[in-house]
Amino acid sequence: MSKPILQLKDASIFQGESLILKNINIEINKGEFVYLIGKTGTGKSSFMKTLYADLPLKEGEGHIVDFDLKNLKEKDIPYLRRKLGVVFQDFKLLTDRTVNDNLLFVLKATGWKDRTEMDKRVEAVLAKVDMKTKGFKFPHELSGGEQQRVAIARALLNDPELILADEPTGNLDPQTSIEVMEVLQDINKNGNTILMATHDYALLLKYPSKTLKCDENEVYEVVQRKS
Ligand SMILES: Nc1ncnc2c1ncn2[C@@H]1O[C@H](COP(=O)(O)OP(=O)(O)OP(=O)(O)O)[C@@H](O)[C@H]1O
Repeated sequence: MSKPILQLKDASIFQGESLILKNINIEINKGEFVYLIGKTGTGKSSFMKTLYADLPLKEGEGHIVDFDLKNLKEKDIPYLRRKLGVVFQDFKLLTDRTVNDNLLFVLKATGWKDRTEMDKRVEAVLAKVDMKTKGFKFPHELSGGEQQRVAIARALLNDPELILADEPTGNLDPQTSIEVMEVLQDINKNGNTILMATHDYALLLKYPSKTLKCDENEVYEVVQRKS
């Protein structure tokens, strides 16, 4: 079997001196769609931040897309993030430029040089999220759901080995949440591995999948009962 894309062993996560999660032992394999659930304040965002190295892993072992989180050097962080696609609740698009320019900005920042290749890549990722005709628009000219699609397209630019989505539907109404979820499901069916933090139980019921839960300072896999 191939190596897991993410593996944490006896890991603990801290915010400053406060212990947020302890004894984490989990694995995510290529092609999986995994939810991370838990009440507000139980540590979902702290967990995600540790994975994209916004928080250091101080205790235990962590391996993600071939990087060792425990021994990660500051200079390695951009290379780790290139192998991850990160999607946030508040989209985080640059408001002063168009969708196309948002995506080109990321490609340039990650070392792409050939303009024709860059334009092709932008078109390809926008097509994946059904936004091919909206590249000329500014973020404020798009609905929340459309902005999140662009953010997902941005996450796909460098063909990431793992997509980390932290409450990607948190700012969206129920119908738009389902539409964005459909996009994530399609991307997963095409081979991308996804870890998605959410507290939207309606989505879990509609799209059941492997689920990790943060509760009382621990993270464990929960088994969904078939109703
Ligand atoms: N920058 C920070 N400094 C200190 N403590 C923090 C920081 N960020 C979060 N915390 C604390 O860490 C704990 C977990 O927060 P976290 O944001 O990871 O939870 P969450 O499950 O993602 O919550 P939510 O669903 O509300 O986003 C909380 O007690 C929070 O107060």
